Amino acid sequence: MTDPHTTGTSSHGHGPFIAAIDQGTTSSRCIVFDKDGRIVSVHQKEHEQIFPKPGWVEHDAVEIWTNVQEVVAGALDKAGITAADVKAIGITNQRETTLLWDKKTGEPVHNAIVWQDTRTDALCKELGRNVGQDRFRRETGLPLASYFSGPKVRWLLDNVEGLRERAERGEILFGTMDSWVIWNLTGGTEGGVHVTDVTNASRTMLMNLYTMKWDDKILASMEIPAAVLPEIRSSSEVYGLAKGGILDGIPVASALGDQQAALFGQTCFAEGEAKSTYGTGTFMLMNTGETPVNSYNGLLTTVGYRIGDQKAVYALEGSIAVTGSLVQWMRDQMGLINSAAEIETLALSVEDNGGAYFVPAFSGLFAPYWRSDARGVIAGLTRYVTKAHIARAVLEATAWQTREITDAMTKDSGVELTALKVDGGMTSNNLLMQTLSDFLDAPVVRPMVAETTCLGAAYAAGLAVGFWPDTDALRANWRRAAEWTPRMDAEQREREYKNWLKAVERSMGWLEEEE
Ligand SMILES: Nc1ncnc2c1ncn2[C@@H]1O[C@H](COP(=O)(O)OP(=O)(O)O)[C@@H](O)[C@H]1O
Ligand SMILES: O=P(O)(O)OC[C@H](O)CO
Repeated sequence: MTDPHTTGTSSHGHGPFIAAIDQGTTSSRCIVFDKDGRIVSVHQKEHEQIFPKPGWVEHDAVEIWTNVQEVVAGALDKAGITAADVKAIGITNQRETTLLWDKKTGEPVHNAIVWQDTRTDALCKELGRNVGQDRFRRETGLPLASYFSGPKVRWLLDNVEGLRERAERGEILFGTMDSWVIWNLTGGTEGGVHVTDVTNASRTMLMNLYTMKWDDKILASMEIPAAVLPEIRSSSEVYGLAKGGILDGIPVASALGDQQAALFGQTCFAEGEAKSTYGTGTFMLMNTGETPVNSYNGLLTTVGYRIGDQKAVYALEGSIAVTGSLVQWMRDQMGLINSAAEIETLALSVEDNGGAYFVPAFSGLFAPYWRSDARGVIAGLTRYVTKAHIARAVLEATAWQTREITDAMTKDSGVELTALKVDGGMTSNNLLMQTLSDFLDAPVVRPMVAETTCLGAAYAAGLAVGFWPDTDALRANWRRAAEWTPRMDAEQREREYKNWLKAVERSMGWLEEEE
């Protein structure tokens, strides 16, 4: 699980290049890009997933920082270049995952609490009762849910002994993974900069979506001292120079949450353009222009990106907690497959799902339901069902959940889906992509560079240092690599969609209030 994995070097000529670091949920990777936005080298390393209790998910932030340094060195080595060839570094990251660390020693006070972790459910319910659901959604664009960072910070302050006092004395720093990586890259205890960008800040539930500043009233209601917070900056600007280490002296010039980075990498710069990224979870974002669009159908309002001192661009987001991680679960916990790719072979060994529907509500249900009381179910089981049918149901779960999001997106934005741009690790699964096109009844297109998350971070960093002149130059790099078109009979689609929705209902209400 922790073996480093490198791919591809090529003869893309001589630099300069941009290096992007993607600190993801499953792994950290570094990709070196050339001026045409082509991949020169990749180095990637998985980190441990820590599950201390049902519903809890943690990461060791020190392991992550060690891996980040290793993948950077690996990617430069593989490309046959040194830091002198790198014009800027871009950062992108799993969002919401929350870390508090000691400013003086640089040591985390606790493992990072990962976005999927549900330990703050009860706290969120309490905040909802005391402060009101709408209050948070109005200012931050987010429903009160354990997914977001604010409640996780509060949990740490309440549960790590003596931490609140230390935080109030200004000894503790909070950050999502972008802040942690940038702080360490720029010197750590030796003057590291403590910043985050607007996209990551928009996922904390602590930033006001309209002013782009930390919201004092929300901080007060969450009982979080302002002293722990990083400075909110744009997504594309030089935050500081890397200090020490292999990248010493190179500008750190972008930060975007990974899903916003993918929106950027897919060059969705115009209002109405959307992408969906299939990784550990799945996240569909639609660019909605310079004003936030409220959702009435269970989507999030979030910041898409902000380039330097230009106006921020907003997005609507449909977040699905469990997609690729369900495939991992089939591999690691169930032992039904040996590799993620094997799920396709297994699923293809049968014609259909044999009547089984798998609702992977492992962290409750995210969009469009936001039900923390839901838990996973497999519905429709009979003696007929084999592991191959379950494999098929696993893939279909991702496609049906996307269908629910696209339906909500159309209702909220008024934009009909004409084609879906996709990316992420799961898009190498052809059966899944065909199923997706069938269930959406729309073409699904994948670009030449499927690593759009890193590409987006590289683009934003490159813009900040003048490596690329403007977003039009980036658009010119987008090329289609693959397309799937619908082949499913409409009646069958609607019949199966109804079954899916019935299965979803059965996943809800599993947890009682006091649990
Ligand atoms: N061929 C495949 N079929 C289905 N799922 C896959 C396949 N290859 C990878 N995955 C899943 O995709 C995820 C990895 O994708 P990636 O984009 O690297 O994720 P992340 O950025 O969230 O770490 C894993 O959860 C893995 O189970
Ligand atoms: O690391 P990923 O690609 O699973 O993305 C995680 C998301 O940012 C969570 O909001």
